[in-house]
Amino acid sequence: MLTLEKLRVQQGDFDLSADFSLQEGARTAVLGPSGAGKSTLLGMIAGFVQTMSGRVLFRGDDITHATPGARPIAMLFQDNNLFPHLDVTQNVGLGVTPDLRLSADQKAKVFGALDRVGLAEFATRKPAALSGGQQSRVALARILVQDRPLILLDEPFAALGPALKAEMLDLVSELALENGATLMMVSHDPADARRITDQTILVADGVAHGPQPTATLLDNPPPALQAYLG
Ligand SMILES: Nc1ncnc2c1ncn2[C@@H]1O[C@H](COP(=O)(O)OP(=O)(O)OP(=O)(O)O)[C@@H](O)[C@H]1O
Repeated sequence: MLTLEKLRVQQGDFDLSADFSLQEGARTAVLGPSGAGKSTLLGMIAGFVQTMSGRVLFRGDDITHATPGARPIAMLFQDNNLFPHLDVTQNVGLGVTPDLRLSADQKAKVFGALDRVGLAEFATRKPAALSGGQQSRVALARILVQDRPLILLDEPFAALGPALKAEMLDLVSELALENGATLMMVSHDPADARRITDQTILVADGVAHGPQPTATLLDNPPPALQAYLG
């Protein structure tokens, strides 16, 4: 279980609080108006954003002050964070160890992940020689080799066309299910939330609200969400 206990952050005149838990294995969308604090919420959990008060607990351990790398978290951002001078295998290998000195077992793990995302034959290509969807798959393979129980996605597929985005969402969903990982995904598209999540956190008016069933929330949106959905 991931618990955000009276967690609060302040950045200039922006204030956000969160006080809820997520069950392990849950798939959760994070929706809300632009600037409401969705990325900030993920940053608080991942340790990139300094919190002012409250605690973050995972499986009962207090990780509030742990460095990002020491948290049980793998995070995927919109731009995929691939290194242009490294090939596909190396980009994925970075998820195993930053110095890229991989043991035979670790190399096998990297190739296993590439195979799982359908990129085995692209192992020696540089990112520039891949399509947008293939680049997203590389980034996903890197998430896979990290073996973290909590996967945070910050609009990772926003730049892809609708069909490819749907395909990538389904792949993420399958991978999370296979690994028993807990998934949190920021999106601007309610259809993404409906497609792969069971529950949704609404971030609005300075509060990240506790999760509610995605369909219930989207079928009967509260005013803040209604205004945003239009
Ligand atoms: N380092 C910072 N210092 C001060 N304010 C910041 C900082 N980073 C973000 N903010 C502010 O915090 C608020 C929340 O930003 P955040 O990026 O979390 O929103 P969001 O809901 O993810 O937005 P979007 O949907 O547009 O990506 C915004 O008002 C933003 O301007």
